[in-house]
Amino acid sequence: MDIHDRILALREELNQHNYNYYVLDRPTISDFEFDLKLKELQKLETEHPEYFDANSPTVRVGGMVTKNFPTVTHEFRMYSLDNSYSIEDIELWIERIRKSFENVAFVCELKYDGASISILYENGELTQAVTRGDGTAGDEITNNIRTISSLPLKLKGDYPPKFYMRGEITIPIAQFNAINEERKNKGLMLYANPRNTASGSLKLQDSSEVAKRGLQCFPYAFVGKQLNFKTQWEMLEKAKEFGFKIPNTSKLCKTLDEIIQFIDYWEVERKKLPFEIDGIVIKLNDFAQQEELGNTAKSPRWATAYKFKAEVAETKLLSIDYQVGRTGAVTPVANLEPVLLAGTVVKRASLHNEDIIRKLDVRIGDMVYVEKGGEIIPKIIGVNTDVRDPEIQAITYITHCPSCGTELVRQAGEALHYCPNETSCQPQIIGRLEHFVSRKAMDIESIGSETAILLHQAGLVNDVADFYSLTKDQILPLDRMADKSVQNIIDSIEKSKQQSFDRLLYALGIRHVGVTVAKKLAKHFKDIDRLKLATIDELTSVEDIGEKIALSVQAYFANPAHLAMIERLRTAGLQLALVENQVQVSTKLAGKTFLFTGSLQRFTRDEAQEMVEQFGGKNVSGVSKNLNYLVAGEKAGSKLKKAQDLGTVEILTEEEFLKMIND
Ligand SMILES: NC(=O)c1ccc[n+]([C@@H]2O[C@H](COP(=O)([O-])OP(=O)(O)OC[C@H]3O[C@@H](n4cnc5c(N)ncnc54)[C@H](O)[C@@H]3O)[C@@H](O)[C@H]2O)c1
Ligand SMILES: [Zn+2]
Repeated sequence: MDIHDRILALREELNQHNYNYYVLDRPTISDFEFDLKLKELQKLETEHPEYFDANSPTVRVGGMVTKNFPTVTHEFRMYSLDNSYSIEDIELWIERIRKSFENVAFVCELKYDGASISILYENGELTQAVTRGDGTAGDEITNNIRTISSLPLKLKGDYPPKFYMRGEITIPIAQFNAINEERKNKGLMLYANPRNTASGSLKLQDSSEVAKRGLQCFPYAFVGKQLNFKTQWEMLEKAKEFGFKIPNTSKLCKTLDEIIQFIDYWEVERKKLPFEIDGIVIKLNDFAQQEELGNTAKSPRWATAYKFKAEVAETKLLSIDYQVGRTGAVTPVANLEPVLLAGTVVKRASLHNEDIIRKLDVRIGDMVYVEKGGEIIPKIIGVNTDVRDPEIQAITYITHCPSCGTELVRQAGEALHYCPNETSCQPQIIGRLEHFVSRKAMDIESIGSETAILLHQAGLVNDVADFYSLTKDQILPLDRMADKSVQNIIDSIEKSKQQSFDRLLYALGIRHVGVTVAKKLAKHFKDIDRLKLATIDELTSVEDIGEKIALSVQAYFANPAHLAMIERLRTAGLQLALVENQVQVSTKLAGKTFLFTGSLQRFTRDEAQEMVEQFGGKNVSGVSKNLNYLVAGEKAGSKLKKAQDLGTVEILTEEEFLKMIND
C-alpha cells in the first residue's frame, strides 16, 4: 500500500474507533491497540508533512458533540493529553522541559479513567456543566452533573468570582459491577468497562437515572481570567478549601527519580483503588512556565501522561477445543494454563476462526499474550516467539467434525466451518433441543440444558417432536428424577402446546430465522402449510426477508425429515397456524411504525416490539421516511442521529412510549 493510502486508511479507521469510543461508549479494540495505530499515523504524518490534514485524529481532540443536549462553546478550549507507555519517553520529555527552564518542579497526579467535564462556578455557585465534546464545544449536561453528591453546588472560602473547574467523571468499580450484575439478570448487554459506563451515564436523558449511577468527580484544574493561583500545587490545595473532594494522592516532585517512584508505586497500588486509573499525569507546576510553553492543537506542551498498559497476561496455550453449535458452526476455543488477569482467573480464550489462528500463527505449547480488550471475553493477542520451542508445529485446522467425524464445509465468503451432518451429529441435536426449550422459543421452564441432554442420552428424545410423546414412566427411572420434577416436566411440555405459531417457528431453529423474522413469516403466511410452499419471490416480498433467509427457509422445508417431524408436532396439537386476534388487543397504534434503539431500561426489545404489535402498530428495522417513532434508550447512537437528521421522525423516551399506549 502506498504511504498516502495508508495514512488515509489509518485516519478513517481511527475516526471510526473514536466514534465507537466517545459516542457509542462501546470500543471494539483496546486502548493500547488504538494508541499504537495513532502513533503509527503520527509518525507517517511527521515524515510526510505534504499529507497534513487539520482534521486528522492526530491533530483533533477525539470526542464529539452528540447534539442530544444543547451545544455549548467552551470559553476556554479543552485539550487532551499527550501520552506514552514508555518511561524513556517521559525522561525525554522532562529533559526537554529542563532545557527551557532552570528551575522546575512537577506535580504528579493520578490519571482518572472517566470522561472530562468543565463545570462553571459563578459567585460560588455551580451554574453550568459541559462535556469536552470536540474540545471546542460540548454537550450541556448541567442537570446530570448536579446529581453527583460529592460535587459542591455552593463553594466555601475565598473562591474566584468566575471560573471553570475541569475534572474527570468516573464510576466506582463496585458500582460498575453492581450495574452489570443487574443488567445480566435482566438479560441486557453488559457494559465494557467503568470508563465507558461513566461516559454513557452522563448522556442519559433522565437525571434521576443518572443519580442512581453513583458517579464521582475528580477536579484537576481551574481555568479562568486572573485566578491568582501561581502553581498547580497551590491550586489543588485551594480547591480543597473551596469544598472540592480532591484525593490526597498527588505529589510534588523535583527529580526524575521521584517521578519514576510515583509511577512504579501506582502501577501496583492502583489495583487497590476503588476507582480505575489508566495512568499518571505529570504537569509542570509553575503556571507562568506553563503559559510560556503553551499548547499544540490537541494537547498542552506542559503536561504528559504515562499510561499503564491494559493488563496482559502471558500463559501457555494447552490445547484447542472445537465447539459445534446447533447450526453445525464450528468455533475454536483456546484452553490456557490458568492465569490471573485483571482480577479474574482466565482459563479459556476465544480464537474465533481459522483465519485468526493463521494470522496470529499461534501454536499448541506457545506462550501467548491474553488481554481483556473492549469485549468481556478475553482474547489471545499475540505469541511470545522468543521462547517458542523450535520443534512445535503450526496448527492444522480440523477438517472433520470433532464430534461425528463428518468432513467440514466452509462456504465462500464465510469465516466459519460447518459440520453438514445435521441428523446425527450429537452437539447439533442437543443444541437444537436446548434451543427449542429456551425462553424465547417454547419456554419449557422445567427442561434446562442438563435435562435435555439427559433425555437425549437416555434415547428418549432425538428431535423436538419427541418431547411430546414422553411419558412419566419413561422419565422416572432417570438419574436425579423425582415424582414431582417429572410431573413438572410433563406439565410444562403440555403447556408449551399453547405457544403461538411464531414462537414455534423460531423454536424450530431454521438457520437465520431469529425471533423477529419468525414473527414476520408467521404474520405474512399465517400457517405452516402456506409457508412450506412459499417460493423465493413470495418469501422475499415480506419486509426484511432477503434472499439468504428465503433460501434457508426453503431448504428447511425441502427436507423430508423436517416435514415428517412437523406432522408429528401437528398430531401432538401444537400451534402450526396463527390464531387470529391472538396478539392484537387494540388498534391504538394502527398505521404507525416504530423502531427501538439504544439499551432499554423499562422493557426488553422483544417486549417492546410485542407491545407495538398488540396495539396494532408495526415494527420496522431501519430509520427511513417510513418510520414514525424512534424510541431511544440509553446510548442510542447512529440510528438516533439519523432520525434527528431526517427531521420527520418523532423521538420518544421509553416513558413517553409507555404513556402513549397506556393513555
Ligand atoms: N479503544 C478505542 O477504540 C479508543 C478510541 C478512542 C480513544 N481511546 C483512548 O482514549 C485516549 C484518548 O482519549 P482522550 O483524548 O480523552 O485522552 P486521555 O484520556 O488519554 O487523556 C486526556 C484526558 O485525561 C483526563 N484526565 C484524567 N486525570 C487527569 C488529571 N489528573 N489531569 C488532567 N487530565 C486528566 C482528562 O479528562 C483529559 O481530557 C487514547 O489515547 C486511547 O487510549 C480508545
Ligand atoms: Zn458433526
